[in-house]
Amino acid sequence: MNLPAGHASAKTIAHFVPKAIVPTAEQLAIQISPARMAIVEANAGASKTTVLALRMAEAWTRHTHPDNILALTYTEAASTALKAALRKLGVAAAVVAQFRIATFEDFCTEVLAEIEGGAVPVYTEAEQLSPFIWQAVDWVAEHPGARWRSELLMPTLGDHGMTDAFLQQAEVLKGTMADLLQREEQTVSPDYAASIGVEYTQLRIFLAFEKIRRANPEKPAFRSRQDATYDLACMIHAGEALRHHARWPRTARVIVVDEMHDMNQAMFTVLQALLASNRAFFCGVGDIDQVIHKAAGADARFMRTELAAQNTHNTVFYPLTHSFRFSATLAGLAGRIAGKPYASMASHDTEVAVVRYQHTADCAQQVVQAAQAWKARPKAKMAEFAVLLRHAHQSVEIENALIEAGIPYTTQGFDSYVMRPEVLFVRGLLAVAADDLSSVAVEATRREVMRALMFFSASRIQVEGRERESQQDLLDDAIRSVTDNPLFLTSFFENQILRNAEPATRQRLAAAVQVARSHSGPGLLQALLAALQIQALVNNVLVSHQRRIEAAANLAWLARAAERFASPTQFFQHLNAAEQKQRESKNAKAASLVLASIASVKGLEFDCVSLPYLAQGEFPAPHADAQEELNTLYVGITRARRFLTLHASAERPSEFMGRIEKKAPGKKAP
Ligand SMILES: Nc1ncnc2c1ncn2[C@@H]1O[C@H](COP(=O)(O)OP(=O)(O)OP(=O)(O)O)[C@@H](O)[C@H]1O
Repeated sequence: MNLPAGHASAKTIAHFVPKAIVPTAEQLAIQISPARMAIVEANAGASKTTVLALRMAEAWTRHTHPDNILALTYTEAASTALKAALRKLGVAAAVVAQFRIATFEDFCTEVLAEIEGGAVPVYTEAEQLSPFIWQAVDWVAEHPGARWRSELLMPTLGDHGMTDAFLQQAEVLKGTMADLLQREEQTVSPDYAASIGVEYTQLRIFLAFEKIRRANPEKPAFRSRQDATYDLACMIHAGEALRHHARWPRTARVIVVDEMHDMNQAMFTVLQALLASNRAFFCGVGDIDQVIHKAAGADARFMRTELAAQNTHNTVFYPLTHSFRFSATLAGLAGRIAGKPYASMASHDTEVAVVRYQHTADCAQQVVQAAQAWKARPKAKMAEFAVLLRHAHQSVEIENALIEAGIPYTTQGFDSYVMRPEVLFVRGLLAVAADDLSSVAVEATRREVMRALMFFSASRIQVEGRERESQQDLLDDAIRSVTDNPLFLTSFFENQILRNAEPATRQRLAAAVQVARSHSGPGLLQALLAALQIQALVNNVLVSHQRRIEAAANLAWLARAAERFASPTQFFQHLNAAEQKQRESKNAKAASLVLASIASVKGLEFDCVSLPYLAQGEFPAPHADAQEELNTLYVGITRARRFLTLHASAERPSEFMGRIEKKAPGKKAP
């Protein structure tokens, strides 16, 4: 293809002239590319999302109706980033709203809702899915089959680890569609299971689970994460015609995909069907070093080879050589982390600073100071300051420090720590001890506190004369009466939760409330958690191994936060006030800084980024996939435009520090 050599000559061809940026020759080549299939693989910040926006705006300027321009992403954040890029280029908000921009999952959900005549319940928590998994286990146990009965390694009831293993396996099987693509006429045997990389029993349970989920072929009983994409991909694979469904595009002229590095077989199947039923120009962009969803079957081959192999149109690969987001200092660091060349054309400077902290509380204070320094800058927007965390539990100390300093914040990728189930449970116990649920000001939170008390106590509600009613209905009723009259909490706790809990749990709960009533001085939460024998309690109700680790970490960090309070009542009031502050911040988003998980901001950018807790055991996360941890670090640091501060433990620095500090960055934080 003949690319316009200079920027001026290309400008004459392009119909859309953006505001805010002057496209380079590389960008213009993509904006006006005549190629039916275009792929761009480039570094973070090298304007991949921007060129997709340019391509969409170009088509719109050439009179393609926005409804016929379809953009698909893997995450919600990427959809947000694409809309922001379109706005930045000068496309009016009203037009942006008309483009069809969605995650693959949302797009597929919408198409399926039309086919199935309504929405399907979505269960994302292991606790919600667990009963169906055990139903599947029972089914396999009752139908072991004659030939490979001895090969079955059936889990025993209560083996919570098996639920995790199952969900991980199911995610891979659905993302890769391995069974569907490879089984054909084969029998499900141990050899076959091994050939697709699954243990035989696991495969049998998976197939039974799917039968339960899809007992009604017209409409599944429920869906979990990414199931809409999988279900639609299965329909496409089975040859079902989607053309006559109104929500399935038939007149799309432009189809673009952001984050193509995260594409798996199910998404690719949907994409191929879209390309087959539309005479559209396609452009996909990605960066292999940003893959943090390998567990869902993400595979770079779809972007690199598969698309070209499966389509008759010539696929043109375009370069985007330079980062515009940050200058050479940060580009150098990103290049070291990802082990690849990294050039920059940013017209602004980016300062990178590494600061050491002694204790985690110092780290939180450093973040507060950085936020205050940012706030003091003329015209600084607080929403442009992001604190990016590897784990949600790390927010406990930072949230408290921000509240104390009077700095509003919003959270992204996780709830504020005061709203996490295990913290709501502690708040419930403190409310019972103080006989004061009314201090929890928001009614919705009172309800959540009640649910958490019931959930962690694994108790039941018994009401004379209402034995036939479901636990759900009885709980809803109880919640209603207690939220209306918070003084009923203590009697509800004593007469229902305590009375109907298992004897061992009852003793622990009673002991914990006693601690909360009588404790004074430091060590409150440790004493309360010890009385609860919290690990056993958590293990009893939380099915997911990952959730148990998270709950333990949240409570450990909460215990540290509780140290500053002289009495349980003060601590209880602090948690309630923290929630109140959080709500006020949410209503003043523009004035609030962003406290987010790294995973939730993939595709977004901020003027100023702080990355706290670079410490052993925190980041990289122990037992996690080493490459994905490195990719997560890469995603985190490449969100910054002008300032990046890395906060590293002085005593136990993260294993990443060697790579980060190969060349001393030198400059100071703002
Ligand atoms: N020609 C240009 N001149 C100046 N700034 C530009 C130019 N092109 C893009 N930018 C800016 O560079 C920044 C990064 O662009 P963009 O978000 O599109 O990168 P990306 O490759 O999609 O990043 P990521 O990999 O993190 O998703 C944005 O602020 C964008 O507006």
